[in-house]
Amino acid sequence: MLTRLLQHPTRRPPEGPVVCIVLDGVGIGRGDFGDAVAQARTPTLDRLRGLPSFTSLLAHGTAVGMPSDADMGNSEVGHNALGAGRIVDQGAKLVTQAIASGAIFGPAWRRCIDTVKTSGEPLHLIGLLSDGNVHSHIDHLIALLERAALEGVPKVRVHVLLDGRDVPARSALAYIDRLEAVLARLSQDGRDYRIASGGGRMVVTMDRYEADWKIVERGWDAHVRGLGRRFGSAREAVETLYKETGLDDQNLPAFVIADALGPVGPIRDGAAVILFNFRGDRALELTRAFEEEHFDEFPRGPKPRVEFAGMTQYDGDLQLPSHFLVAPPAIAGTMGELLAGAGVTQLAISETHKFGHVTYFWNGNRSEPFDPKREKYVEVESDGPPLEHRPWMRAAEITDRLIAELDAYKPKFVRVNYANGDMIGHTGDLGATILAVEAVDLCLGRVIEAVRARKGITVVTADHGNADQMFDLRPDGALQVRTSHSLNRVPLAIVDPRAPGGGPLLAPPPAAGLSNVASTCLELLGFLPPEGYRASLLAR
Ligand SMILES: O=C(O)[C@H](O)COP(=O)(O)O
Ligand SMILES: [Mn+2]
Ligand SMILES: [Mn+2]
Repeated sequence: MLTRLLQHPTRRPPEGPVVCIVLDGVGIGRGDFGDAVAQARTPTLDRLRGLPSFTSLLAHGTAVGMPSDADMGNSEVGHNALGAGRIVDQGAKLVTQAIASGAIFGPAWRRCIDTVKTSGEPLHLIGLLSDGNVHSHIDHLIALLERAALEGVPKVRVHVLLDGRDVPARSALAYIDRLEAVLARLSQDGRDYRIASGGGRMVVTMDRYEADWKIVERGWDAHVRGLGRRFGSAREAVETLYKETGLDDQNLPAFVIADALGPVGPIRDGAAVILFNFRGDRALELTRAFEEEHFDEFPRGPKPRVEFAGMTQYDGDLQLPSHFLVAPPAIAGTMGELLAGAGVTQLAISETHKFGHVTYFWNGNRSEPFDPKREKYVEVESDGPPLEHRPWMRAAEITDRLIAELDAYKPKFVRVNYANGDMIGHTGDLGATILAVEAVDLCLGRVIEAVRARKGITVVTADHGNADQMFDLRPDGALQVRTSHSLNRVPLAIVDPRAPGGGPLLAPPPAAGLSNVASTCLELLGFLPPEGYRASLLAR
């Protein structure tokens, strides 16, 4: 693996910057009524489709390091592939492999087991309960439960975050039933394994990029302190909350499971806690709440002294958490690192919801710049929920700032993420998602024009689909709102006013995907595609 970029013998970089625009969640759908991208009025995207430099890229499954081609893409694996220029085995795959080999039950697992065997306190497992395979997988949870039983752990408490965002909007009860059956089977020979608390992932525990610490506080109160509305079972909680609130899984309020003696699973001194999510963005804040001695993001109450482990290490720079079950994907030599080494100035910009995507995920799950003197990271503060009431989100402000920075900071390489197609797509609201795509298209046109005026090149792509498929066809023929990502390909277009036809000719290798974008950008910047990187999309 090269650690230094080499000049390309023939490619001349533009006078201005190369700007890579990620339209989060804007894939290429079937063009039907549930395809919000096709339904939207998108003069800019329409123009891009006519360029010689337009193609489509794979953004899901094995093309982005997921276990199989039945797996959707997501922001983590998509931005990892974009930034690393290679296909890296991702958390979903690494954890499954570590379970098969037994490597997952290494030193961090031992510490947890030894802790609870000594103290008599429960082993607590916290995480997203689904088979979405974006942040977690229920099979991983069950493997941990089976092993705990095998090792004679007497008490386990599971704290379940309800999904409905990477899986159907109201699917929580199916996962709860499956988990309860496992817990009942394992609760024999004196063992006592139960669900202790939970809530919808968008309002309980799984905040990211410090958008709203209240979300984590609600989780802390329910999981750790046993504070919150009490129910006899998770099924009863979900059924009642469906009826009372009309909300779907991702937004259901927190709940605590209690019996005649009170909450069944507050987390106390001497316990062990495993956060079984493998993806870091929405796991880091809870990790900090458990690990940091000095902490003032919310009042924790007395912090229990526990043995804490993550499914993996979520941040390689911050080394969070300090103990983890599975080694994270090793992603070195990302294009950001190589450009920093070559002294090329870089700007990364997005709004809060996607800020870490163009910094942390782009850099291989590292939060810090490689060279702060030549990298500028700009976060535009996001609006609060409900986002479907503001589908334009902060696209205009991001665009204003980006254009201002082209003149003020004068970066040679820019990466920007527009969150709208994805964040509004996840709400399942078709009308709002059409508006979201239109807002992005408007801003896309502004950026392309600003870059053209500064003699630069724009590369437009997306990290995975979402807005392009707003419905699923159920087996009974009925339509069901789809809140999760799609498995569709994503667009790739390059606008280079120097090229006849407005963009360079492409020669995409077979099965071209997101991992081919880094070499493409580097080549446009006048560098050779680095050794080990996947090929550039440009024709010779
Ligand atoms: O975390 C989320 O919001 C979803 O699980 C996946 O969306 P993202 O991968 O686009 O962030
Ligand atoms: Mn995304
Ligand atoms: Mn998403």
